[in-house]
Order: sequence, then C-alpha cells, then structure tokens
Amino acid sequence: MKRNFRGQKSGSGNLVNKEPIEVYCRVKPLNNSEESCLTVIPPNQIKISPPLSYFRNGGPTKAMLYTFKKVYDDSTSQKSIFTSVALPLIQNVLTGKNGLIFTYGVTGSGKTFTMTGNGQDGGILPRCLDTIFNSISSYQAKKHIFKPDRLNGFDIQSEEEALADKEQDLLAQILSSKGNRNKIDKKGSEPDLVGRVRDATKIENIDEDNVYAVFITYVEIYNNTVYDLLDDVFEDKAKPLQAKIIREDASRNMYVHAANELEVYSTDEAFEIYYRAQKRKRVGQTLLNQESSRSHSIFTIKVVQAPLDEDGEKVVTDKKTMIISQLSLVDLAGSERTNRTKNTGQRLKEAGNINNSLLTLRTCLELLRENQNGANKMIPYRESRLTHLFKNYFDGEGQVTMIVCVSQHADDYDENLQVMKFAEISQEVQISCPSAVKATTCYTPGRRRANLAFKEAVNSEGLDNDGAGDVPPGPSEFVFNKNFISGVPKGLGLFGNSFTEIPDLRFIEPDENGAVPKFCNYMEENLKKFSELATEFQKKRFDLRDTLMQSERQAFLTSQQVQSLKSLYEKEKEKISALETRAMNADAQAAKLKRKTDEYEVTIKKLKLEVAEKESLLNQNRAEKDKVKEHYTNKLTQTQEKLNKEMERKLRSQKSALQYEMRSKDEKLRAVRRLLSDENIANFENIPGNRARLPVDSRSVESLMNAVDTPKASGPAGSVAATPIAGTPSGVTVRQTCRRMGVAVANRRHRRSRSAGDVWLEHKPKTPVPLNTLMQPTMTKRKSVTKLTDAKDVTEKTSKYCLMTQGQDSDGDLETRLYKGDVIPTAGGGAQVMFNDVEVLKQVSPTVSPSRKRPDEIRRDIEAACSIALEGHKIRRKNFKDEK
Ligand SMILES: Nc1ncnc2c1ncn2[C@@H]1O[C@H](COP(=O)(O)OP(=O)(O)OP(=O)(O)O)[C@@H](O)[C@H]1O
Repeated sequence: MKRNFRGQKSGSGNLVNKEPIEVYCRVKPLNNSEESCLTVIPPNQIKISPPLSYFRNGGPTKAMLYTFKKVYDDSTSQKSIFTSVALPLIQNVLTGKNGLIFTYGVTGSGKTFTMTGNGQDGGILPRCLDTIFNSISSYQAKKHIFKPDRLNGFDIQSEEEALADKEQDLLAQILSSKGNRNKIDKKGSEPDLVGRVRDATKIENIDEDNVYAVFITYVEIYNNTVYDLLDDVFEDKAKPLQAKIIREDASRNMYVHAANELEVYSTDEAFEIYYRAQKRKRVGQTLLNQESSRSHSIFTIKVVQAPLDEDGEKVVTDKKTMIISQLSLVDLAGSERTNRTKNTGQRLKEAGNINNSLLTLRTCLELLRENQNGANKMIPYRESRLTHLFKNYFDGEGQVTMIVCVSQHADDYDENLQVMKFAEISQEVQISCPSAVKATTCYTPGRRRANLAFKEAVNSEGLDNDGAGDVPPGPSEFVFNKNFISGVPKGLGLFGNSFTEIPDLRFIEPDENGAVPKFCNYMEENLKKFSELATEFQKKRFDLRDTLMQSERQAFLTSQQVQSLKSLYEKEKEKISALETRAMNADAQAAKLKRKTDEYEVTIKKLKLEVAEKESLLNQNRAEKDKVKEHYTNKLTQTQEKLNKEMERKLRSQKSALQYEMRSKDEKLRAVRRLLSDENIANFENIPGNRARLPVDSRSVESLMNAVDTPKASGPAGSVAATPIAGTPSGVTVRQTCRRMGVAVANRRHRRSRSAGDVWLEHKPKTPVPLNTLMQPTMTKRKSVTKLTDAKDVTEKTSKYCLMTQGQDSDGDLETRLYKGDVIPTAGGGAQVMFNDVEVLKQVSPTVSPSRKRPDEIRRDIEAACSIALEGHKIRRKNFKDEK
C-alpha cells in the first residue's frame, strides 16, 4: 500500500497525538578570547546576557533565560548531536514516518557545519546516510525496481524491467560524453570524501521482509526561486538555470516538480552526488562568514520500501503495498542585519529574500500557535517557497525538529535574542504526528529469512529447485521434460508455449534409442524458433516501450497540464474566494449603508413633514398676523380719523372757549382798567406830588398785556407806541402807554440798596424741566417760588424778579424763557416789576428741523407769562386794598 502524507492522516486515521516542534540549541565555539554573551545552563537552558558595551551605552542590562529541549555547548561533538537529534528521525523514516530537521540561526552561527560538517567530522547529513545504508544494506532492492513516476510517487518494476533499465542506464552512461552523474570516480572525488570517517550507527529491528531503496533530491531556494541542484544544466554553463515549481501531488503532498530523484545504492554514491551538487549551491563571502549560504538548501532522503512475496524472494509489484517516507534536511540561510554584513548589490538582495522567507516562516509558526489557541487564521504558507514546500510538515505530516545555532560572540547578542524569540514560538507549536506505518500484507513474517535458509539448504544438499521429481532419475540419467523446462530461466520460460511439443526423452548411456539426435533436432528447431521469437519479442518490446514512452510522455504532459490547470484552478479559487469575501464585505457594507440611507430618508421625510407643517403654521400665522395688522391698521386709521375729528372738534371748542375766555378776560381787564382809572388813579392823584412823580417810561403789566392782546389797538385807552426796551437782545418789545392814569408808579425813592447785591425772586414753574445747561441766569442771592402767595416775597428785600416759563416750541423743542425785571417798590408799599430783559433758552433737537413760531403761539406764551404776572398784580391789589 502506498502511504502518503495525506493518506496517513485522513485514510488510516493514524494520527494519535500532537507533539510540539522539538527545538535544540547548539552553541558555536568562540575564537580565542572574544567576549561571550551566552552561558549554557545544562541540560536545557541558556542565559543570554547583554555585552559590556550595552551597559556602557545605557542599553538593557537584564539577562534572559531560554529553555530548549536540549542545549549543546561548544564542546559537543557532531556525533552526539546526530545521535540525540537525528537518529530518532531516521528510525521514524525507516518505519514509514516523515521527518524534517532544519538548522536556524544568524549568519555564521554554524548551521552548515551542523548539517554537513566536514570529511573528518561529518554533520547530520552524512551520518544520516551512513546510518540508513548501514541499516538497510542487507535488504536493498535491486536498482531500478522502484522507479520515480515524476509525480512524487514511485512505480514498482519487475526484475526484468529493472534489468532493462539498468542496461539502458549503462548504455546511456557509456554514450554520454559528459560522464555519469551517478558514477563514483574516486579520482575526482572531493578531498572530504577520500578520508571520510563513516558513522557506524545501525538501526536494528527494521522490517526484514521488505526491500528498500534510497532516493535523494537536493534543491535550493535562492531569492525565493527553487532550483534543482542535481540538474545537469548546472554543468552546462550556456543553459539558463531552470526554476522549478512547487506542486501538490494526488495525495496533496507538496513537492518540487520535475526535480531529479536519484537512486543511490550506497553512502559513497550519495555523497558523490551531494558534494557535486553542493558546489552548485549559492555560497558567497560576507563580512561575517567566508562561505555564507545565500540560499536555503533542502536535501531529501526518500526511503521507498515494498514487501517481498510469499516466498520471500521477489518484490510484490502492487503499488499499494509500497511505503514512501522521507527525511528532509534543511540548512537555512542565516538571518542577516545589513548594517553588520555591509552587504550591497546582489548580496543585499539575497539578504532581503533570506530575511523575508525567514519572516514568513516565523509568521506561519506564530499563526499556527494562535490557531491552536482557538484562533482560525489562514496560514500564509504560499508567501514564501520555503513555507510552501514544508506546508505538509506543519500540517502534521511528520516530525519537525529544529536546531537553533547561536554564536556566543557579543556582537551577535541582538540577533541571538531574535533567534531565541523565534525558538520560543516554535516550541509552542504543536504538530500532529502520524504513527508508524506498516504494510498490511497477508504474508508470513520472516519469509526472507526462511527463503535464505532454504536456499542455503539447497546449495548445501544439491536439491532441485522444486524440491522433488516425479521419477527420480538415476545417477547417470538426464531427464528432459516439462519439469526440466520449469527450471529454465524466466526468459526462456516465457516462450514455453510457442515451442514444439517437448518430447519426453530419457538419456541413458549409451544412446540406444537415438534420443540424442532427436533432442538435437528438437533443440535446433526450437532454437530457430527461439531466435525468431526473440527478434519478434525484441521488436515488440521496443514497440511497447515506444508506446509506453509515448503514453508516458502524453500522460506526463497531461498531468503537467492537469497540474497547471489545478494550480490555476486553485489560484482562481483563491481569487474567487477572496473576491467572494470582498463581495460579501461589500454587500454587508452596502446593506449597512442602505440601512443608514433608509434611516436618513425616513428622518428626511419626517423633517420635511415637520418643515411643511411649520411652514403651513407660519403661513397661517402670517395670514393671521396680516389680518390682525390689517384690522388694527383699519382700526388705527379709524381711530386716528376719529381722534383727529375729536381733536379738531375739541380744538375748535377750546378755541372758541379760549376766545370766549379771552374776550371775558379782556372784558375783565377792561373792567379792571376802568376800575383802576376810576378809583386808584383818582386816589393817587389826590395824593400830593404823585402825579408829578409818575415816570414817563414806567411800564406796567397791564400795559404789557395790552401790548400783547391788542397789538394794533387804539382804543379809548389812548395811543400806543412800540419802543424797544434798551438792552433787550431778543427784541422783545413792551408797549409804552401814553396814559399815566391807572399805572402803578414805581417809587424810586424806595429802591432798595444794592450795596449788598441784588436779591432775586425766582418765580419758576412747579416742576421745571432740568436743563443741565451752562446758560443759567446769574442769581447769587435768590429766593425761588413756584407761586406768588405772599406779598412779602416781592416787597421785602427782593430787588430783581425773574419769571421762568417752560414750554414746547413749534418744533417740539423745549424752550425756557426767563423774563427779568427790577422790583420797584410802589408808593403804596407794594412793588411793581419792570421787565427789562427776556432770556430765551432753547434746547434744540438736532434731528428736528427748525421752524418758525406762529404768531398765535407767541401770543399764547406771552399770555401765559402775563397771567402769572397778573397773579402777583392781583395780590398786590388785594394787599393794597387790605392796607387801605
Ligand atoms: N561547532 C563548531 N565547531 C567548530 N567550528 C564551527 C562550529 N560551528 C561553526 N563553525 C565554523 O564557523 C564557520 C561558519 O559556520 P557555518 O558556515 O556553518 O555558518 P552558517 O550558520 O552556515 O552561516 P551562513 O548562514 O552564513 O551560511 C565555519 O568555518 C565553520 O567551520
């Protein structure tokens, strides 16, 4: 049964347990007295301390402790590393399990040394080969029994086919001028090979009833491209190197397509090939390593085994019984820091690719670790050829072991820390391990040994192959019959049926019955036929071979096409799934956006409705307002009209009342005048000397009133001449009466002394408007009254009289008038005022244009002023009467 990685996992259900990646650490010895940054704490710990320069530069000072499965100090031999790290994996490989060993570390830390070593002290790789061949040497299949099918599988050929292939191989080797790639030419061997110290380790207990064959492949991943190091193209410098592709076989195992798989029969043969290929490996000189690997190299040892038949003689050609397992030995290129290697150009590009692929490896392991903790992330194996090729291992198709190589050099401190972190991650990754595979056959175990024992017995006792004859021949008898034919080699037996009937001849000496001539005839006839048949067979064989080759080519091409289609399909599938995911995301986003849009639309609708409602409300309000406005405007107009009419009516009535009043006042005044002229003047004149003392220009309130009331009057009172009062700036005129009769006469003799200064009687309205103006009348000594109630106010001490009126002028501005006059005591003990000055204080609004006062307004003002003055006059008259 052909066992393959995937088949083991899914088909047989052999996955029993999970094991973490085994991580070992090897410390490279220091040169001379360099400063070390590592301390090995046996058996499995390592302490990394920052070098002294870090302390000096103020860097981290903490030492870090890392634990591995085992730590090997700088004195550990190659042999002991091989024994504890690689030997278990070889045991696994021989029992059908796969294994992967890779060395990881910074450049120059000893990865290649650990993997390959040198002739005197071989590394893991030569020791693995030695051990495998030591273990299977007694059970090796003849060469070409197993033939690679170039699709990561093997075919089992019959011995004849294997022989034919061998012949062809030899012929090709002879014909090829370039020599034989498998030929071991001791003369041309590597110096390492000549004095090579072999490892004598041998694994016991392998299945003896199987035959084994070993195949090797050797590829490198350089700048993320896979090259076959066993490719003959390398010999021909003119031909460009062929990049190989990584494919998945029918059982979903990854392999390098069209990479040479060479069958090796011994360690020497394997080494010859390995060293020749090793020369092809990209190695370069850097500051940190004279021979620095610029590529990841993968040396794979495939062990193919198939059981022997029931006789323990020949290989069972059923492919299903075949077991294929492999051990991959990976020497990773070292991680590099450009600032240390100072690489440029091609070396820099290589370093970039190396670091990228190592980073992908690290990412894959990190994600694997996360996934086993419950995450479900996609592992980006395809991002690098390295991880892509080992996908199966990480998916649980074999045991994975890592050797972390570290250099103690203080300069490597930083990089060692990174390596340690990677190692820590790796150790936490659990990988499913398939159990040992055993071919399930119905044959008896130990048949090889039994067969061998039988053969030995035959040889020693001279027994016939079939063990017995029908008629045992006598000592001098030779029997030629069917039984004899069955003992003929297979090549002849094949044609047994084509030959003439076998005569049953018995040769007895002497030849009495002429058996010899008969036998000779028979042999001649059959020889002729045999040669004819042989020619025909050969022809048919070649035909068949051609047909087979053609069909194989066809099949190969078809499978290639299928593979490329498959990979295309896979890519497309991936693309489609990515697009689907994107589409789903986009759908989800679109749905989200649609939901939002719907929500917004609903909100907009709501808001629109609200706006419409508010607008209609606003319109209603506006209409109502307009209505109200119109209503009130109408009302206002009506009211205004009404008021106007009312006012006009009132005005008219007031006017008429006023006129009536004026008339009655005039009447009264006239009556007073008459009275005065009839009574007082008569009395006054009766007082001697009075008439003579009457001043010519004396002015009385009465005359003032007359002047205002009847500007042009010329009645019985006598003629009036308008004379401006001297010193009155405003041009206020007072009428000088011609008549002396009835006028209060100022008694100049009684004028009060002015030495003490004038005493003013300020007669002002009850509530004067505060003027706050600078133009205030100068009245140092004054007495302010709002009403003349007491005659003493005028008669005693007062020498000046000032009457203040306030009102609006025609422009609506405030106008204050100060009528000033001298208080002149009258002869009767009273007093009269002689107005000699009018001051007008006007408060003008700058916004209102001035307009002239109408004469009737002026008249009214004077009237008002005079009525106030009259009051005083009345009082005086009364006092006068009282006195009398
Ligand atoms: N354990 C060791 N004992 C003795 N010499 C060693 C040991 N490890 C490494 N060396 C030596 O150190 C040098 C560098 O080692 P090696 O080439 O194996 O490093 P590397 O890690 O493979 O470097 P790169 O990644 O650049 O290929 C070699 O000369 C090698 O012989």
